[in-house]
Amino acid sequence: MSNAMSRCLWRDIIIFDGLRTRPEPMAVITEGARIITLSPMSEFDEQWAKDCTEMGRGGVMTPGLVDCHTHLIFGGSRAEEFEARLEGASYEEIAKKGGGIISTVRATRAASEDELFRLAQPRLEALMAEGVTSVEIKSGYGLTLEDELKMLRVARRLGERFPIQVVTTLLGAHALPPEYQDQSDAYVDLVCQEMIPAAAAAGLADAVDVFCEKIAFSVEQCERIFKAAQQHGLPIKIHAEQLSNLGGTAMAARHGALSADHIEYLDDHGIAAMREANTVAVILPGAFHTLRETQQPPIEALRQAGVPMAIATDANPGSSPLFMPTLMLNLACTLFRMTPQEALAGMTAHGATALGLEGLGRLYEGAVANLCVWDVETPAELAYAVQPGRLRHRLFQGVITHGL
Ligand SMILES: N=CN[C@@H](CCC(=O)O)C(=O)O
Ligand SMILES: [Zn+2]
Repeated sequence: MSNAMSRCLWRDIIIFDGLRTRPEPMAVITEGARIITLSPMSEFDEQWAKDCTEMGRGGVMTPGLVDCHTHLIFGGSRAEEFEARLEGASYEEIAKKGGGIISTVRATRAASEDELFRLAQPRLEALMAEGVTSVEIKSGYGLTLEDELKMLRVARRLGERFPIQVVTTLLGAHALPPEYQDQSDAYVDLVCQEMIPAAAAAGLADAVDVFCEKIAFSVEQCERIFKAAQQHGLPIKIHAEQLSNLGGTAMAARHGALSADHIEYLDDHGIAAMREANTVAVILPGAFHTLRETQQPPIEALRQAGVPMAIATDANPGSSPLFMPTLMLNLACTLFRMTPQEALAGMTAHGATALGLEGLGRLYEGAVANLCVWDVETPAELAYAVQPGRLRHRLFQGVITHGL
C-alpha cells in the first residue's frame, strides 16, 4: 500500500461518476483520503502536477464498487444441490426437504469463528480484485443467538483486517431452523427478543434483514421483526417477492426500508410504495440466472417510477455462487435489458444508497477516494465484456491497494 498522504494524478481519463459518464476527458487528483480535484482536461493547469505522483493517462475511472447484498460467510458447499436442480428439483422443493439454506446452516454452525474467517477471506479478496470497496455481509446461516453473533463477528473482523468497508446485516429470519419446526412465531420471538437486542448492544449489526416468502417468513412476522429492529435504532431491508408476490415489499417500504431485494414478482402497488419511501430496488441477476428463474423483475416499471435500482452479487453458496461483480453488470444488461450506465450506477451510487451510505459510490471533489481505474476505453465495456484483469488501480480511502 502507498502513503495515503501523497498526491496522485490521473490525466485524460474518462469518468463515470456514479450516476453518469462525464462528457469530456478529466484530470483527477487525490490527496490523503479525498479527491481534491476533478476537472475537465480543457481546464487543466500544469502547475497542478507539481508534487503529484503521475498515475498514468487514459482508461476509465469509476467509484469503488459497492456490493450491497452478499452472504459471504458460510461453511460447506452446495454443489450437490446445484446438480439436483439441474436434474429438475426446484429451490423451494430442496428447501422444504431440509436442504438449501438449512444445509448451509448445519455446516456454518459446525465451523469455528476462525474457520469461517479463513473460508470467507478468498471470497472477499475476489470481490476486492474486481474493484469492490464497500460490501454488505449478512448473517443468516447461524439461526441461533450464538451462531448469528459468531457470523457477525467474522464480518466485523473481515472489515478490520482488509482494506474494504464491511457493512453488517443481521438476517436471523433467513429460514426456520429445524429445532423450531411448526413454531415459527416462537422463532420470530427469538429474533425480536434476543438476537436483535444482543446484536445491537454489541454493535455488531448495521441493519436487519428478513426473507419474506412462503418457504421463510410471513409479512406479519417480518413486520414484527422490523418493529423490533427500529426499537433498537437499526435500519431495515427485505428479501421479497423472489418466488411469489406476498406483499412484503410494500410493507417494508411503509416502514421506511432501505431496500427491497430480488423483487421479481413485485407489482405496481409495491413499486408505488417504494417510490413513496425512497426504498432502493436491489436487483440480483446472479440468483435469477442460477435458479433459472423465468419471472423478470419489473425493470421498466421501476425505471418509469424513478425508483433507484442497485445491482449486487448476492454471493452465497446456493442461489448465487458467483463472486464476480462485473459479471453482474453484464447479466443485468443481458438478462434484464438494463443499460450499462444503469448497471454501473447500480453498483456504485445506488448500491451505496441501499446501504444508507449517502455520498459514497460517487466521484466528486471532496469525495472519499474510494475509486477504481480500469483498462477499458468506455464505462460500457465493463458491462459488455466479462474479463478479469482489467482493474489497473483500486484506492480505498486514498490508499492504493491494487496496481502499485
Ligand atoms: N433468498 C434468500 N436468500 C439468499 C439465498 C441463500 C441461499 O440459498 O443460501 C438469496 O438472497 O438468494
Ligand atoms: Zn440474499
